Amino acid sequence: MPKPLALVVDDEADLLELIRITLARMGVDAVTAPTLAEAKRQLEQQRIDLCLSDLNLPDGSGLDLVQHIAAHYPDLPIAMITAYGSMESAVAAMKAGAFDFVAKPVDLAALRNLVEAALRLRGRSVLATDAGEGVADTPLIGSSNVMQQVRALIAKLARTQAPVFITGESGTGKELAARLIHTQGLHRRGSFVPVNCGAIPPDLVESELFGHKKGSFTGAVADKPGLFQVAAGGTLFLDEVAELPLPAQVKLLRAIQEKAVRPVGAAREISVDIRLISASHRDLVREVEEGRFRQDLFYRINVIELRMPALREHPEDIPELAEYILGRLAKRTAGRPTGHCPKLSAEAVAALQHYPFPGNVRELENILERALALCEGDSIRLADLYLQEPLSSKATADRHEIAVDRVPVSIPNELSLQERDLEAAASALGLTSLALRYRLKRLGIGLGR
Ligand SMILES: Nc1ncnc2c1ncn2[C@@H]1O[C@H](COP(=O)(O)OP(=O)(O)OP(=O)(O)O)[C@@H](O)[C@H]1O
Repeated sequence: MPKPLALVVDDEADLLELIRITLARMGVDAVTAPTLAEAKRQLEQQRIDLCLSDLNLPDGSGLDLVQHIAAHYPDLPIAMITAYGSMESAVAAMKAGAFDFVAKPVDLAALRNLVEAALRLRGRSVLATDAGEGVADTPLIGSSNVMQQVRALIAKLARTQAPVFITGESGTGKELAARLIHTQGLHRRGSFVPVNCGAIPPDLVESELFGHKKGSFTGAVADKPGLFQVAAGGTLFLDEVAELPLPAQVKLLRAIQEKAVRPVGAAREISVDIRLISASHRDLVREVEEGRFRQDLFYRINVIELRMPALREHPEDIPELAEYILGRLAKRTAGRPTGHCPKLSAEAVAALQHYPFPGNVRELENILERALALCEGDSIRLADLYLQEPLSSKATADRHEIAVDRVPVSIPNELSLQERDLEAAASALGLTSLALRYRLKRLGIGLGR
């Protein structure tokens, strides 16, 4: 099999040579072009597997080349070589379709990671017709236009390395979407490492993300790799990224820009190749305006935004989602013959389609799980759903309230919480007891008085 062939477009002879040698060591041949015009000629003449281009070329911009390749060679990955500090152009190039960038002075480890990822991408485009490629465990259900658009964008995002920021209310499937980008993408052979940024104590964020050396602080009894290292070669999913304290945001920005991390107490940085996906249910633009989130970091993580719609925006998907969820739950339920799954009555389906679902698909899962436990016979009736009107849409949009759905109290009336326990449970969940009481009521759980 012939070696992969790269086209390197730059007018600096020294840099061209350095890249050529690095590629040769990786078993990749390279042809070079000092200008945009020459690059286009080379592309016509041979089958190129990967293109690396400077942003500033004597006869035009590297962005023109990105657009030319997107139009004529849509399967060809192109990465940009950017001047130090010109992150904005790197971001613009990725928005235009470049799959990644490497900053000057070129770090060879970062360059090697990038080339490996590009070649995997190339390999994948050859394999794309293989049955079963890119199939994730849990599919994203929904035939509505909006869900079809989400699926199409996920497939597109899987083919780039650009950092993706997923927005959407709690329970809309942000993590599921991130997993799909991972399983369909270049880093799918690596691990998918989800991190709930809000759950890490502020003083441990740095060591959790970047690792630490033994003895670097009290309690650091051994060297410990950070989540960036754990995710190397795979995808790091920073959920609730808006909850990161400002000092950690500075470090994260540096890690993204340098594609390298420095463990706490370590003398040197380690280069890491990860796909970064982040998410938040908060409005990050507002967080930036109010000084809680760094604008430069926002700009870096939000190269491409994927918005997960609230369930009430696509109620037409509710019957399909409900059927899928019931099927999955029925399989898990002991004692139920496999393949046997109660169906929702027409009245129950209609009620679900009119329910506002402040907790989105996760809430639908909870409602159905409870209904499945309560229903008798083959049909889930309206009464089995225990749907209640939310107090107010604002209060129910609070994620903490939704988080209560995860408390193991899904069967109503089995649990009788005393007032004291209620206080303790509420404080453990970071809720007011009023909010917890409200959620329990909505779940139909008695408070024992
Ligand atoms: N379109 C969908 N099809 C099938 N399952 C879905 C869909 N959307 C969400 N789910 C399911 O709903 C549950 C909640 O999804 P997920 O955890 O991805 O939401 P999230 O937006 O990350 O929530 P949070 O912000 O609270 O972390 C999961 O069990 C997920 O599999």
